Amino acid sequence: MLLFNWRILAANHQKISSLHMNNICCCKRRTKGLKPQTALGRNYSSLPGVVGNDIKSLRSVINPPIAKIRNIGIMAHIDAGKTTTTERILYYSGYTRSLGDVDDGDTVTDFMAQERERGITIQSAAVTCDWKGYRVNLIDTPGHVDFTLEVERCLRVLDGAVAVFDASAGVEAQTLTVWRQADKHNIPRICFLNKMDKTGASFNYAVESIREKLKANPLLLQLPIGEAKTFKGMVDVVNKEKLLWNPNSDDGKEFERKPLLEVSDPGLLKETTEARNALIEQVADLDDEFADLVLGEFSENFDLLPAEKLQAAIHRVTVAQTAVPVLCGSALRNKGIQPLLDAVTMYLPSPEERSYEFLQWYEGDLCALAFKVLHDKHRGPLVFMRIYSGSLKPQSAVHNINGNCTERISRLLLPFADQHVEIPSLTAGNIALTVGCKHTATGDTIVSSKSSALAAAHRAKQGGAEPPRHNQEAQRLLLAGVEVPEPVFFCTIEPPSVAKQPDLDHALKCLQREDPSLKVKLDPDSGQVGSIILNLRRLSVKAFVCCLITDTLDRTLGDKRHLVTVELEANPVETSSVIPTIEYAEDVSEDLLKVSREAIENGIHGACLQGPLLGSPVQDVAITLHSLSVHPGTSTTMISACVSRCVQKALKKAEKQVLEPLMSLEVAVTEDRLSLVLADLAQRRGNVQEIQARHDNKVVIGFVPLAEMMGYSTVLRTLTSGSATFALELSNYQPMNPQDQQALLNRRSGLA
Ligand SMILES: Nc1nc2c(ncn2[C@@H]2O[C@H](COP(=O)(O)OP(=O)(O)OP(=O)(O)O)[C@@H](O)[C@H]2O)c(=O)[nH]1
Repeated sequence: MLLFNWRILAANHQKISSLHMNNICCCKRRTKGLKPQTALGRNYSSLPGVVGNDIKSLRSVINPPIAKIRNIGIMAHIDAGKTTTTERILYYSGYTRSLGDVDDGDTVTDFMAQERERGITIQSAAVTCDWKGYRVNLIDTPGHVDFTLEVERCLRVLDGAVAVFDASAGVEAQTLTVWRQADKHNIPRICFLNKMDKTGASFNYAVESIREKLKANPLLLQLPIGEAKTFKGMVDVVNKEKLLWNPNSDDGKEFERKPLLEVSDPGLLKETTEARNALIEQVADLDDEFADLVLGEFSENFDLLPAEKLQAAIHRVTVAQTAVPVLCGSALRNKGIQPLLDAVTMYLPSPEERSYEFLQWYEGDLCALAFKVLHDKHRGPLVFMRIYSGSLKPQSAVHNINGNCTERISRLLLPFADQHVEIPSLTAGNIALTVGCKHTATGDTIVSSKSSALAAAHRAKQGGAEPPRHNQEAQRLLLAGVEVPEPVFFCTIEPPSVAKQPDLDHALKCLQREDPSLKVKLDPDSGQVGSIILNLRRLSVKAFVCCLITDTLDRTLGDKRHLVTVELEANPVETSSVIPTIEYAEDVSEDLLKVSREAIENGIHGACLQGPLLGSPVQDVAITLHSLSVHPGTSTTMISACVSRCVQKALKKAEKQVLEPLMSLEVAVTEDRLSLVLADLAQRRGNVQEIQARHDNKVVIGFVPLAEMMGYSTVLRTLTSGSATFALELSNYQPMNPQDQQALLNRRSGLA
């Protein structure tokens, strides 16, 4: 089945006692001037620093001091080079023996078959590597516009991020979205201006766009030596050194770091000294401790200021998010990755530098967040967890607060993309991959036991934490949830035969655990076994005229009579929400409400979720219950059914209008293809607001109904020979015009 094929992961677990791992997948490769490699794909080296099979000796490697952990995400616009950068990081840190190439489809992080085919990063793979004594957990976040929720989910567990830019394009549409998400989660960032070798690459343009579009404060820690074809390396502004890569080196492992000298590089030295002085002033403006130092001891001569003092101050302002260090390079040409890794360990924070209020409530007990669930055909669900406090061990029971259930972790693994190393324990600050959790879904909070959760809840209460929603103690302890946007697409799927129904149910369950944005419900009208609606599209119905309706349900089941009479009214309200406002008239008896309020509200919610037009949810509606009489012995199900039917009648009578999702759209396109893009948008009922000039490109900004955007990426690729990019975001719901609405209703009823 298609859904299963998506998620089949050949996760290959390896006990730590045998440290050489071979990927079983066979990849077709062109070597592109890089080192030739074996036909059996990637070889993985053993964990650096680990000798022999003694698990005890591995503990220091597996659980490094928390100050030496960096949980880092790589975020960017599509095609900026995240995967290539990640591959280089893994190669230089010794975890892969050859360089993967996205163009050949054999990278470590793009490990799903579909990603390999499409050449884009869909699912974030968490990858662990070490760099100069630091443990770097890399999360490769997808940059494609369709997967923004996936990006947000990963951002939550990061302590820092590297934003990768295409230096020829500067800040692109999707970078803005991801940058805003990183702001929301307070994630300190470093900018890496990639593709400095590409025609049109411009360091200054890219820095300016960071300043202007992201409203960020860039700290230029490097200056490029050459640009586009002449790009050779960069200057380290902090240390006043030049970094040059050997043009004959295959893999960029070797490069020269030389101090800039007056005799050999007078021009570059002058430029670098000016850049360093400007950097010192910029940092001093943001950091009082550094300002005191600079104004005191070093005010006469900034050259005497030690690099370590400047680096420490850059670390502080980066962590405080008052500035972002900027570095440059070319991942594809193997230049600039090692200094980027140095900057990650030097400037981005360790887990203990991040402040998480909830940590105090656990007092060192386990608290972890399940941030990703994958389904392995053989081993069942694999859950990626970020450990915030305490430790995880295999063969242990844990408690899932969201699911209110106990889970058993059978195995604990360190994730190396599709290769996983089994380990005996993992402590706070780390990212673990667990096997055995059967109910945990993405976004769940995991603690050691129910009593530990209650003890933490008690401490939180004493500490005066925010009162929980729904008045449940456990709610206090949930780590920040992913904000799941309202579904905007519907699709109905059915199994090819009744025999396949259990497979389909299982696949949908798995997908829902992986992706909370996927809503699944059974279509009650179809009557077929398991016709299922993937509730991804919403068309809302607006009630304009208030309607008062009375309804009676009188049914005898067995020897029991169920009799309900209800009178209610539907009115329009401006809430922009599909959750109906519910009010009760004063005449409705309090005693009756006490026992039947839940049944009444279930009936109202049910009716509003399946509106009278197209079965779509109803937005902006208030229901007022005027009277209710219930015959003794009537079941609550009958009360719900009667209320639901009455609401449906009221909505049927009301004047209605179909609302459709309106998307805000940004398309970056070269000038010669602009008219093609505009003509196409006009056919899609697009409303262009403005056309901006951005470097050599034009950027079209406007709105377009979602219904018109099916297959847009393919059409845009064809129209522009793949040179254009676009970003699409839900803006709001707008009323359809009467002709379009009628055409839609006719289509749905089979009249057209
Ligand atoms: N010229 C040049 N091309 C690069 C560089 N880095 C990556 N590329 C190319 O840019 C394209 C996209 O690279 P990826 O690494 O897949 O980019 P990505 O950001 O992971 O893309 P998504 O997975 O789609 O989000 C590929 O064709 C790379 O070969 C670079 O430094 N210079």
